[in-house]
Amino acid sequence: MARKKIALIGSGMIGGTLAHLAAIKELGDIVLFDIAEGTPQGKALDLAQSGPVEGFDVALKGANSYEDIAGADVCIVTAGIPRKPGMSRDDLLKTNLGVMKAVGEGIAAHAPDAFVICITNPLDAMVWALREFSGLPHQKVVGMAGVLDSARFRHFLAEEFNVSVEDVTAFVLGGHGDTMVPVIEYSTVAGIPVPDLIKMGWSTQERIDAIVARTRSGGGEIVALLKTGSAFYAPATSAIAMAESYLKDKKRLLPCAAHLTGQYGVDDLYVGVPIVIGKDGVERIVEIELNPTAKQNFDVSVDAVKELVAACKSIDSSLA
Ligand SMILES: NC(=O)C1=CN([C@@H]2O[C@H](COP(=O)(O)OP(=O)(O)OC[C@H]3O[C@@H](n4cnc5c(N)ncnc54)[C@H](O)[C@@H]3O)[C@@H](O)[C@H]2O)C=CC1
Ligand SMILES: O=C([O-])CC(=O)C(=O)O
Repeated sequence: MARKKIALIGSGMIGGTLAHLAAIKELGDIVLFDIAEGTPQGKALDLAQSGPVEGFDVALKGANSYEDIAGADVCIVTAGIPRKPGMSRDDLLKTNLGVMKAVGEGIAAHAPDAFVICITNPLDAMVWALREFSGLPHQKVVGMAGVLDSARFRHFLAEEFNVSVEDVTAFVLGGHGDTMVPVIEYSTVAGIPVPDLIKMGWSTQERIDAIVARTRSGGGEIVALLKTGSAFYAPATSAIAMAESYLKDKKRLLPCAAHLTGQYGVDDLYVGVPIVIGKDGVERIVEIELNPTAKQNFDVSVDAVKELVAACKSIDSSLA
C-alpha cells in the first residue's frame, strides 16, 4: 500500500514538531514547506537522520515551492506569525490573513483533495478565510483549537482531582480566544460529570472556576513564559490526533473549529464544536444541549468570531 503524504505548510516551531510526531507515528511521507529558505530543508534532514535511531521509515523533504505538496492527503497549516507577550491573537489577523491567501491558493492548485487542518491564529477567522481562499469543500477544512483547549482543561482537572489524565474528558467549545467556553457539565472523570464531583466534595465551585479561567488564558500563560513565541508541543499533538482520525478513518469525536450552517444557531462561520472526523473529513457535527449560561457564553464567543470575520472582509474585499 502506498504511503500517505502529509504536507506541513509552515515549518516553524509547530511545523517542526508536527513533522517529528508524524514521522514517529509513521503517518506518511512528509513535506515541510515554508517561505524561509533552508529552514524546511534543514528540519527535514535533521528529522530524517533521527529515523535510523527511532526506527521510522518515512521520506522527509523540505520545500519552498508549492509544487512539492502535490497530491498531499493532509495539509496542516501553521504558516504565519505567532504572538509575543503583550499581544492578543487578534493582533495577528492582518498579517496572517495575507498568508492564508497565499496558502489557500497553493493548496487549491496542488492539493485540492487534501484534508486541511488550520492552526494559524486568530484560528476561527483564519480557517474561515483559508476555506474561502482555497475553495475546498467545507467538510475538508477544519481548525485546530478545541482539542488543545480541552487538553489544557483535562490537564488542570486531572491535577485538581489527582487522577490520571487518561480518565478525564472535557469539552472546550466556541472560538479560540479569551471567550472560549469550557463546558463543565460535559467534562468528566471516567464519566462522572464535574458538577457531581463538586457535590461529592472532590473540589469546590471556586476552584473549578479558577481552572476554567486558567484554561481560557492557557495560551497567554505560555506566551508570557516563553517570551519569544507561543505553545507548540500540545498544539502539534492536537493537530496530529485530528490528522490521524482522518487518515485511519478512526471517527474520533473531537472539539474542532467546523463550518456551521445553522447548528447552534450559527450560519456560515467556523466555531469550535464537537465533530466526528473520518475518511470523508467532517462526517458529523454534534449539537449538544448547552445550559443557559453555557449557551450565553457560547453566543458571546461566536460574536467575537463574527467580528474577526467582518474584519477579514473589510481588509480583503474578495472575501466580502
Ligand atoms: N490554533 C491554535 O490552537 C494555536 C495556534 N498557533 C498559531 O500557529 C501559528 C504558527 O505558530 P509557530 O509555529 O509557533 O510559529 P513560527 O513563527 O515558529 O512558524 C511559522 C512559520 O510560518 C512561516 N511562514 C510565514 N509566512 C509564510 C507563508 N506565506 N508561507 C509559508 N510559510 C510562511 C514562517 O517562515 C515560520 O517558519 C501562529 O499563528 C500561532 O499563533 C499557535 C499555538 C496554538
Ligand atoms: O496563545 C497563543 O498565541 C497560541 C495559542 O493559540 C495557544 O497556545 O492557545
